[in-house]
Amino acid sequence: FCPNLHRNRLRVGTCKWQDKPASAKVHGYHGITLSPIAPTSACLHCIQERQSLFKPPVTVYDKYQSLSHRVHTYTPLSKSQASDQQLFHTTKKDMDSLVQHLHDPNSISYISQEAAAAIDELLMGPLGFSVDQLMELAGLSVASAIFEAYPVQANNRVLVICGPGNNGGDGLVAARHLHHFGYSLSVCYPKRTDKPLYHGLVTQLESLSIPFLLEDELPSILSSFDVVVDAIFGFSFRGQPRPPFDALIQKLVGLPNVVSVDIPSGWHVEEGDINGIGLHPDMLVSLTAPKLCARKFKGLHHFLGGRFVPPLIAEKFGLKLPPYPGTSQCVWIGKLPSIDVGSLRENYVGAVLLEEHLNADPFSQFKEWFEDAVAMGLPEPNAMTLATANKEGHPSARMVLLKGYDEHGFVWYTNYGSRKALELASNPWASIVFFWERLHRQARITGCVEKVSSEESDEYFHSRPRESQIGALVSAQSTVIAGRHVLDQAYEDLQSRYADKSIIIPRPDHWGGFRLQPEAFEFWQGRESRLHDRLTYTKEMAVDKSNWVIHRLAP
Ligand SMILES: NC(=O)C1=CN([C@@H]2O[C@H](COP(=O)(O)OP(=O)(O)OC[C@H]3O[C@@H](n4cnc5c(N)ncnc54)[C@H](OP(=O)(O)O)[C@@H]3O)[C@@H](O)[C@H]2O)[C@@H](O)CC1
Ligand SMILES: [K+]
Repeated sequence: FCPNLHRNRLRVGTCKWQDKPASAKVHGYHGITLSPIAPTSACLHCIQERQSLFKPPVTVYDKYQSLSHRVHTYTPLSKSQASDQQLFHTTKKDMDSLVQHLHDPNSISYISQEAAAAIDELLMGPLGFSVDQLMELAGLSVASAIFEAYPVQANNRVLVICGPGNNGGDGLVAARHLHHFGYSLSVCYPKRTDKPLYHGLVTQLESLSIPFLLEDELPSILSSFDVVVDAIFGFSFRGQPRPPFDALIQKLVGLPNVVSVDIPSGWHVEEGDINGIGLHPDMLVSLTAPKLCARKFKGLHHFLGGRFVPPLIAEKFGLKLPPYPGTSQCVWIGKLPSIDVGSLRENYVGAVLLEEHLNADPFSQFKEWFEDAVAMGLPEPNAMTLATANKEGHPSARMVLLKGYDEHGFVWYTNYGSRKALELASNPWASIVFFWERLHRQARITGCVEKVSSEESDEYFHSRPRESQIGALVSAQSTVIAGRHVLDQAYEDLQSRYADKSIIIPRPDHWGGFRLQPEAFEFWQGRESRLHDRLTYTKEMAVDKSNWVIHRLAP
């Protein structure tokens, strides 16, 4: 489950390697633990699809490789999916440590104001760093963390408020990176620092046509921003905020989606919001190591950034910090959220389905949508729910894979002794549903089902991998068996019987295809405020029964 709380659809199923159901938990943005360790292909697909949310790298332990020190990712199911993989190698030690930190935030060090200043001095003295170098990395961390927590499509307008010191400098750098990440930026920088580094940062932003707003303009327009970055004060802040920042900070109190850089501005660096009327941001990006006040942070997202701490500093200050996964510039160190299933909801925005967009022929319409799903690289676009019912009308549903479609119908293959096949034998009516989640689309098709010809089944059976052919022979689908060993033994026996690859494995009589011949289609396009587009094709009411009639249904 993702801290965003609305992206919870992690599919789980039966573990491929162990005879137990697989459960999957997503911890924050960075850690995904799958239990047992080897996930199903369904889990993998889902994770793969959600990578943009989970901050690459997504590392999945492979049962066979987790014993070695270096673990790695999974093999995607198709080459086209492989091309957009962003998977990195992470050591098992790092991954375990990351997961431990997510379970126990107290295992991370929180540092005092004095330690923060001392680390700063060490870095920029004997350790050879320059301030602009560290600021660049800090600002990049902030921008990366915002990109994860507030995706650019839904949170485009960002305001960065910069203070007079280096915290403000981090804000200027973050603004530049956020601009390049696709956000629309505005900056407010009321008390500019007269140093070449800051002049340079301002010039860079001006050259990107990023507007600089006056602090007097802010109050009336603050609510027009999706995200407001508080880069006013960092670890050198002392006392009470002086003008103009005192009023400015008060304007941010209660505003949604405030992201504080290093410290919520106005907070005591060690004690937090001592007056009780201060800023309570939704997100905090601690830099180098969280300051003591970060223990009081209650917002949704806590990230650590500033990936430059050399071991010498970590040892000298006894810092316990989580590892950064892969090439990441930030790491999520928030507390695991509790999950309120009732609050999980997706807002469907984007496409529109109007009558004039539809093909007159529903098969062509299906083809168009199916090709969109393939072009989007959706995992298993051909996965569909198949609902059948027995002759008493008791329903059952399961996922199956579409293996062909044309104007004659929709084809899948299965065991003719399975529950669905037995139900279809007594009641040939069935319904199939495709859910292409990223497109916010569903296609529902209802009709009568019949078996495909044995020639068609033969042809498909022999196109399958040899292992799957043997699997079809082994499994008396939907019957009760004494244990996994029954299948393993039968599989082994058949493997040796067909070890000679020149022997053609005969298709068993109990295995073959079904074709659903549609009587009705519904194309569903998710829309805002649950006012979805639903357009149906039916034949019953057509004067000429060969024509399809289109109706719009209320959502
Ligand atoms: N190695 C690291 O850790 C790295 C640290 N980095 C970043 O640097 C930050 C620390 O920067 P910093 O030292 O420049 O101090 P910062 O907090 O920005 O503010 C100082 C300014 O605020 C002012 N000011 C103070 N109190 C005030 C008040 N009550 N009311 C009004 N003004 C007040 C003060 O003015 P003064 O009091 O001196 O007149 C001065 O102008 C750190 O948090 C992190 O973000 C990264 O860039 C890279 C790596
Ligand atoms: K700040």
